[in-house]
Amino acid sequence: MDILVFGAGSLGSLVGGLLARTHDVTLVGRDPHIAAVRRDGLRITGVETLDVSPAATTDATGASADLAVVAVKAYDTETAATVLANGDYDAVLSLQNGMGNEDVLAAHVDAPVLAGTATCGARLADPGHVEWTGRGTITLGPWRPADDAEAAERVAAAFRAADLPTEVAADMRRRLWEKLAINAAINPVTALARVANGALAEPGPLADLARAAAVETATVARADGVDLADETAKDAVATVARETARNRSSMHRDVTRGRRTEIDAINGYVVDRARATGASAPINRTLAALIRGWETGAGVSTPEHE
Ligand SMILES: NC(=O)c1ccc[n+]([C@@H]2O[C@H](COP(=O)([O-])OP(=O)(O)OC[C@H]3O[C@@H](n4cnc5c(N)ncnc54)[C@H](O)[C@@H]3O)[C@@H](O)[C@H]2O)c1
Ligand SMILES: CC(C)(CO)[C@@H](O)C(=O)[O-]
Repeated sequence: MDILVFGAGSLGSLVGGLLARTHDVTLVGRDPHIAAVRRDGLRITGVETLDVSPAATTDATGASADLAVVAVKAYDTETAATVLANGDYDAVLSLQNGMGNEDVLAAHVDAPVLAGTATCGARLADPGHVEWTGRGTITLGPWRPADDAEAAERVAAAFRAADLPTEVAADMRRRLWEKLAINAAINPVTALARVANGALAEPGPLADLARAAAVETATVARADGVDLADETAKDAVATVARETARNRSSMHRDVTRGRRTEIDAINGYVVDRARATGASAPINRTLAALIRGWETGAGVSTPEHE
């Protein structure tokens, strides 16, 4: 399969690099990472060590491929969608966190849109070098009822052929809301309290706050027509906090590095859907206001490397 990975940062470089073992992959990103991949190839270390040589470019205008995988941060999805709209793809798959990405892609591209979640961990360590920090799996499926279920099966088969454990799911909207409940609870609370995820697995005020944010997110999901039970959201947060106890969340890492966060696509999205459906979301609104207030005051950046 011809695969273009739009957003060759941490996750995009890992997934693109692993797919490059079997498929024709083009990474789309920024220098100095892209220049290093073109010059020396891509090195993956951590869970496994491998060297691959995908094609790499900083400009995907007018490109074509069987599949475009979108792995930019949520605040860059609109730009990615605009570039992809000028190309030719049989399917477009988002592997991003947060909500709203698939709708932005669907509004721009003329191809089936697939939603996906990735539980693997990746960190761009240096130009040309990505660290694979957690093995993980990919779950993907059609986003809208009109989106082609066969496209999801084809993409999953291609991912499995490259040894990426991948499942197809028919209920991606519910799964993305469940992931959203996890991120809406863990990300801002750990970022604001500057604690590792495991702090939310211990009884105390931070665990109470995270649980309340997850339950509120589940309430908004139901108001939005998605069947997500309070217990499911609460249990998912407790499980992820326990299983990733030593990790710092992506939002915690972003704030400690002075980087823009994905707050708009996480708690901000919950607040928007609450407003649209007449539900109330005071906890998500407060968490979003605190992180957005920090972003404004901190003059955040979006640099390529730590
Ligand atoms: N890193 C992980 O382990 C991980 C795991 C699961 C999900 N995610 C999600 O995946 C998404 C990406 O996260 P990440 O950690 O890889 O972020 P990242 O910042 O490391 O990577 C994004 C990359 O996209 C590039 N980019 C953005 N706009 C571009 C453009 N117009 N042209 C070319 N390149 C462009 C940036 O330069 C950057 O290198 C996020 O939604 C994140 O929440 C990440
Ligand atoms: C699951 C998660 C909260 C674990 O740190 C991750 O999605 C993150 O950090 O954004």
